[in-house]
Amino acid sequence: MRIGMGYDVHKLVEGRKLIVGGVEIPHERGLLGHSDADVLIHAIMDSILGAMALEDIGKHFPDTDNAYKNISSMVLLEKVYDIMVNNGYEIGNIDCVVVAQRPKFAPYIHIMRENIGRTLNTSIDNISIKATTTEWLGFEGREEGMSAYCVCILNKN
Ligand SMILES: Nc1ccn([C@@H]2O[C@H](COP(=O)(O)O)[C@@H](O)[C@H]2O)c(=O)n1
Ligand SMILES: C[C@@]1(CO)OP(=O)(O)OP(=O)(O)OC[C@H]1O
Repeated sequence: MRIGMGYDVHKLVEGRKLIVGGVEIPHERGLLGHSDADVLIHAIMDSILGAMALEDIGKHFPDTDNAYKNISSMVLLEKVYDIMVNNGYEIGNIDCVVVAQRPKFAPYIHIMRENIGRTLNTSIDNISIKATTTEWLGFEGREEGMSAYCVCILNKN
């Protein structure tokens, strides 16, 4: 059994879609990045790679590579899943927190868990996603950006 953690931050800007957990969420601004900037999926991928001591998504999918420009982070998650399987692991469980003052993510959490569970070939019961505000404190509270944390357990097949 191996444990991994992931953390990511993206800036909120006008003129971008807000995509979190593979779901497009109606909002007046979106997250900025080379990819679709899905901060939650990025934290999940880094936790899985971290559990295997295989560095991070910046190493596997460099933001200098045009192949990843505006790519869906769910496509990158499929690639991380393949790396995990090729190294002989399966998901034990994943537990995440997305930090955002607005909008409310609660209505979208179930579909996020379904999407992620399907992509990682594991039960929705193994995928936990929570959301929190920071009570208007810090960069998330000022709505300058969003962050996400993830821990995962991987089991050897
Ligand atoms: N972006 C967010 C933030 C929070 N929630 C949900 O609201 C509840 C209250 O949040 P607090 O930060 O005030 O504790 C929390 O339990 C979350 O489920 C949300 O949906 N989206
Ligand atoms: C995902 C990648 C690759 O498109 O780009 P970004 O969307 O900028 O995200 P970041 O969290 O900086 O992680 C690594 C990148 O290489």
